[in-house]
Amino acid sequence: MARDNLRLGREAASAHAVASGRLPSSICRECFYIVFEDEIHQTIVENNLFKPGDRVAIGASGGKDSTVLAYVLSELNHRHKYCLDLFLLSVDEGITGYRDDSLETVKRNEIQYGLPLKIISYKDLYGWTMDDIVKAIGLKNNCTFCGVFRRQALDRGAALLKVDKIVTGHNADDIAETVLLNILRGDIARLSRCTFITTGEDGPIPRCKPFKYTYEKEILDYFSTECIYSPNAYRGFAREFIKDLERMRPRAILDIINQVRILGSPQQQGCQSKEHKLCKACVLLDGLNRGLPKLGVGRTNGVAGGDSDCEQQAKRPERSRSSLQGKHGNIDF
Ligand SMILES: Nc1ncnc2c1ncn2[C@@H]1O[C@H](COP(=O)(O)OP(=O)(O)OP(=O)(O)O)[C@@H](O)[C@H]1O
Repeated sequence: MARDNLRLGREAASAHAVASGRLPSSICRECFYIVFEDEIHQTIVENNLFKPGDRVAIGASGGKDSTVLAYVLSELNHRHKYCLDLFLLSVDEGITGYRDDSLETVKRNEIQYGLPLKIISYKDLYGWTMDDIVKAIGLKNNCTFCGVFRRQALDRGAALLKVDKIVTGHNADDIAETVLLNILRGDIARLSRCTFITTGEDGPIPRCKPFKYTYEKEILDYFSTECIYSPNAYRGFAREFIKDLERMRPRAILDIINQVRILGSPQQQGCQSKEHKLCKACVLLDGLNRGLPKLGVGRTNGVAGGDSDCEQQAKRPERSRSSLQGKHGNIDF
């Protein structure tokens, strides 16, 4: 089937799903699965996401997107002989009643899909759980800590697994939301890179998003798991707006992504602690440990941008020590 037909099929399915909440009668469930999996395969092939022998960590949150990603990727790996070594990598942020539940899903996926699972926790890495952080900072800015720490935790978990790539379940709706957020925030550097299917190629472990062109509606096997600490996250407004646009014109989501043209090469800033520039995770952790949890929330001058690890990161031996060591809604990878 030609790619255009696949896309037409998807859009008909998506439009109908939006209107009725069900698959259209013109496409049966079996065909929808085939179309869906073929689309992901084509995205992987056309964008050269992997090469044979790659070790790949699937960022597994236990949510619908990463669960579907783990399943589809392990299926395609067998079917099309990608020759990948796949792993599930989960970050336990320490959110009682949310992440502990979703980690149970990941543990089931480990058995169902036969993929080795590595769980890495904020408590072990930073000495703080998100429950502790929310007690210290309140609900308003906690997503900043969660997003920055999670990004770094995924990198550190991936380094322990010695993988070549991290894949995440970010879908087209997520990316369109991020585009709008970056426009609203006037963040040109992030705007120019947030639609890349692969990021961090100049860093130690690149990340890619095989669901870049996949609408959230298409990701069938889903769970209802909003993070309990992010009900007011700014991203929620962009999400609602995108849902309104989608109701009027399903393709609006992909159009938003495609509108972004590179506005100059983004500066990939890493943590340059030798030059006294610290990564965002280190600045946030320092603030927590010094009893100044709001330090580093918002834009920070002299901060290396949170895109990479800081050499000084290490587990904090005691909370009172004043030394430098070491979004939810969604993380902008
Ligand atoms: N705690 C986590 N551990 C590992 N990977 C994560 C974690 N949280 C998010 N990710 C990765 O980032 C992607 C996008 O994050 P997002 O916050 O949208 O996830 P989610 O809504 O919790 O779950 P999902 O996207 O899987 O439905 C996820 O699909 C997953 O690949």
